[in-house]
Amino acid sequence: MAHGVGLVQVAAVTAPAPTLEADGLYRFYRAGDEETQALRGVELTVSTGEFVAITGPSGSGKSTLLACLAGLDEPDGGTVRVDGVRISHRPQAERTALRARLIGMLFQSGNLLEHLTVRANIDMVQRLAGRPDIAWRNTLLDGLGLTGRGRARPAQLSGGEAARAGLAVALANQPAVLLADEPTGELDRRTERQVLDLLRDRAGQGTAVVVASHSPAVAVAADRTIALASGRLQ
Ligand SMILES: Nc1ncnc2c1ncn2[C@@H]1O[C@H](COP(=O)(O)OP(=O)(O)OP(=O)(O)O)[C@@H](O)[C@H]1O
Repeated sequence: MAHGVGLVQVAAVTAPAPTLEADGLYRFYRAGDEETQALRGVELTVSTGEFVAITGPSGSGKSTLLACLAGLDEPDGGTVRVDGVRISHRPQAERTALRARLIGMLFQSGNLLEHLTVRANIDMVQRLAGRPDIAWRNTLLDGLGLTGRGRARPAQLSGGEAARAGLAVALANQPAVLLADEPTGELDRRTERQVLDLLRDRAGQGTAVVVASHSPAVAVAADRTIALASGRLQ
């Protein structure tokens, strides 16, 4: 009996829990007689601490997949779970609340509200998540080399600072899952390297990181790369 319990404990330690699970995702767009099958039965499991890159040609479904994983969009079929909680097939308000609590989103641009300081951008995300945490905000600013830039507005930041501030906002709610869509598309090589190091570091701290990108550097930085073509995993 005691031996059995021990085995269960060992299994729990050696097999990381799936933080993000997409089961049989379908998404169709219809316009008149035209139908685009953007996702066709995508299965994806990402474990705690894993960094997964999603590659694929333009139009292969990367952004649609990320939007469904984030609960920004509803799949026509299939289920998305984050930390064991189903986020798909719920009213939009519930999806928004779950996203605020469980998920960080990082885009190529647009992560920062222009009229708010960097600090206020972070505070707003924390408030939406119901987790105000000044200590974590300061840890993020320090860790991302933004000490002293917290009172700046986005227009006052350099490109690299803005990229790091966008990441600070994406991590403000200490998300179980970080989803990024072409986060380094507009960055120079050095800043891209910096952002990828930070994403790797985040995965090392236990976040499941999923990045859709055309950049070979993202695939190199990831633990695992999956390729989409015409809405299917290859
Ligand atoms: N809102 C929409 N209405 C109709 N069709 C759409 C919509 N959004 C995406 N599509 C179509 O769905 C398919 C997948 O698009 P998606 O944006 O997910 O691809 P992607 O791999 O992210 O492309 P890119 O690398 O160019 O950003 C494409 O054929 C696209 O034209």
